[in-house]
Amino acid sequence: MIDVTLESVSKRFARGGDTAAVDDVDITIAAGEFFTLLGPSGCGKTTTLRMVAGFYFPTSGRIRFGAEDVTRRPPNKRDTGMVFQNYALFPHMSVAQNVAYGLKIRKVNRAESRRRVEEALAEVHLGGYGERRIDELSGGQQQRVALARALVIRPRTLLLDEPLSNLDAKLREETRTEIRRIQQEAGTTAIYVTHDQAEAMAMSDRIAVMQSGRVQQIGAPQEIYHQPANAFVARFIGRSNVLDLPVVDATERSVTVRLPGGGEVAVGAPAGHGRKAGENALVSVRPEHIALTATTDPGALPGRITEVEFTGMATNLVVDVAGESVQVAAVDVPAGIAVGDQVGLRPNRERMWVVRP
Ligand SMILES: Nc1ncnc2c1ncn2[C@@H]1O[C@H](COP(=O)(O)OP(=O)(O)OP(=O)(O)O)[C@@H](O)[C@H]1O
Repeated sequence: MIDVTLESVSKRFARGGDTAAVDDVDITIAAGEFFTLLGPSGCGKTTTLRMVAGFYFPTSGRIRFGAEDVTRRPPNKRDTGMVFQNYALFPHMSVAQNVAYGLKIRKVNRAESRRRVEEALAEVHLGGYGERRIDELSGGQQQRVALARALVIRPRTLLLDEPLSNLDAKLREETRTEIRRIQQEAGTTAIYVTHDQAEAMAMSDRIAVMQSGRVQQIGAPQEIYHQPANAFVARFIGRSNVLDLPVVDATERSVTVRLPGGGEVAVGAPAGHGRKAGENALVSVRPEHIALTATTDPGALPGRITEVEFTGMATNLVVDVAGESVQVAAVDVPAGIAVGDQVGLRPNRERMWVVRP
């Protein structure tokens, strides 16, 4: 178990033009933590992970495992276990031979190797599968073999790059719970790459949200969900309304804004938000934090429904409020609700949050 530190890490590729794939990234991952790099395609998360693994060296900056500087150390000298999207198993070898591979390279004796392979297979719930061929296994089972192969060497860090991408939706959910359980039991520091925000939320102790090579926010899932740092994070994590509203008054940790259709509300803001009366502020509020009421409700914002979509768990509505399209997700809606209906909206002020542009 070891902490991993990235200090001002940047990566420019020779054929990458002027833009850095990873741009001045600072991250400290605690020993035993499950840490996720999350962001849209091309944001630099795989490049960041590959620098931790040693497949790429940074153009500038430092990477440390504990106190050791590993910035320019080759991958096989870092003690990391890797799990990839495509499993990267050896198809002509048995399950046990695949798992034993790293031990063979490390010249672990045969009896010890057999014992550790059995232990690793039991840990991923594949006890008794040692003699099977890889192509006799399902995708989910293959991914668990890959996990056992990574863990059997008792790595200091476990690095996972979109390991669930090739699995169907239900298996993804089962396997993500498994990976989390196995990581906790092994106590290994894990760095996980995904573009799937639900997966990141469900698995991680902390998440770094990345865009265009830069870290936009680092925090626990709840923090990133309820207090997004900027409009990008608010929209990328779940769905969010980001409303541009006039500021009436502001203090250190709160901004009072005028709502579309009337009314003023004081909402939470990060320290150093810098908003002042007379300017505008961006305010994030999630669709599930807006309640649907009647137009006769005195404190409610009056609006007109422009879209209705039933998804089973909730009904997603788009409501026009004084020219702003507001998304609402309601668990329970009146029967027969339809486009054109007049409704009242009550955003939960406790859940509104000022974000940076
Ligand atoms: N070997 C390379 N040579 C040149 N450019 C590269 C190389 N690898 C990645 N890039 C560029 O660096 C940027 C970041 O890529 P990276 O693969 O890290 O993103 P990502 O967030 O992991 O995306 P994805 O989810 O699609 O894998 C992209 O603009 C990509 O085109």
